[in-house]
Amino acid sequence: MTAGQLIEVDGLEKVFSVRRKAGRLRRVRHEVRAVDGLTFQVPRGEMVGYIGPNGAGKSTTIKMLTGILVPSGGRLRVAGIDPARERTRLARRIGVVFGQRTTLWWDLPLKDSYELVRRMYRVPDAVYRTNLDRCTELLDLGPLLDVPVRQLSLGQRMRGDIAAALLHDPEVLYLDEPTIGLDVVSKAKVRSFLHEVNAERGTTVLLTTHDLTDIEQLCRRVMVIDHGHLVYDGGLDALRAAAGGERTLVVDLERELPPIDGIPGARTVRVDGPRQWLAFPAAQSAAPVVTAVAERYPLVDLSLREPEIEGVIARLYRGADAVGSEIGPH
Ligand SMILES: Nc1ncnc2c1ncn2[C@@H]1O[C@H](COP(=O)(O)OP(=O)(O)OP(=O)(O)O)[C@@H](O)[C@H]1O
Repeated sequence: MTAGQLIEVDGLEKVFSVRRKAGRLRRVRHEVRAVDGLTFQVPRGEMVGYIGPNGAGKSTTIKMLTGILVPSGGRLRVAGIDPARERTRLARRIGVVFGQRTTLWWDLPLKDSYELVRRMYRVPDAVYRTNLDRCTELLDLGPLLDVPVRQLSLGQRMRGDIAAALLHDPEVLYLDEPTIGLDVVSKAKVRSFLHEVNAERGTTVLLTTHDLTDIEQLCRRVMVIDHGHLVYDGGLDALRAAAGGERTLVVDLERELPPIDGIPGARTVRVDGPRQWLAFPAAQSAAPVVTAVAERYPLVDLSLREPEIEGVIARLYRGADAVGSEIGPH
């Protein structure tokens, strides 16, 4: 294993063979390349966003990382372990949360589920106590420990699931849509907890989500997958820039004036009374634009608007090939 890399994926492939109807009786075999030559590394302690459109191959990747699915090709190591070969040994070192399913026992009180997890992973008493106390405190689980899982709300159950995945002190945590369907308060609670776990324990986190606020608030690095391969791997700011996003400088002038003109690299896109909006490439610094406007116009106030990450991602998906060739791997 390369020093410091906890997850190593090299040319990973997963091909499903499916039978499709072709006419009334005939069925033909058809190959789906769910993951197609995927290469990336995640160093210990990093929290990485793993995003992509529906059917891009995210869940298939996570299933291979946990050893549930066997790759069709390529190389894969998690903490130096080949997941498909040593699934049980790996299970002690990873935690998994699938937002759409629970790993808790439906009819048992939450604390009994935790007790089962403790025995299953043979978690030493002291470790179990510390982790349970910490999770109970940070995720507000105290009043819920005696409640059967089936009586919990979605947000409560999700918090319960996240705690269950952490009781055995995993080095890696895979989260597949951990905030799906949660209300704003529950989302905030889950996010701040994940931030805390990553910062305090150095747990490596791979986070799959459709909620880009999760990524914006938690991950400095984001990997975008489409049609089974990476189309982007890097920071959020660079993603905005690479996808051709624009930033907007909103300026308030002393009075109503014709559209601001002649500012290098910027163009006026909107005028509303004394307020004007100037768009310029996201990759470019705002400073020269601000200076040029301030030198020539009676400026009262200004603010900067970042491009919405949703728009950036949508553009990236549409032009995946073009952008992918511009950006090298992380
Ligand atoms: N067991 C399977 N048999 C056949 N095809 C499969 C199987 N599992 C996944 N696929 C196909 O592989 C592709 C990738 O699916 P995957 O579930 O990994 O995508 P995803 O990125 O997780 O999507 P979503 O965001 O919708 O969860 C899809 O075309 C899917 O239909």
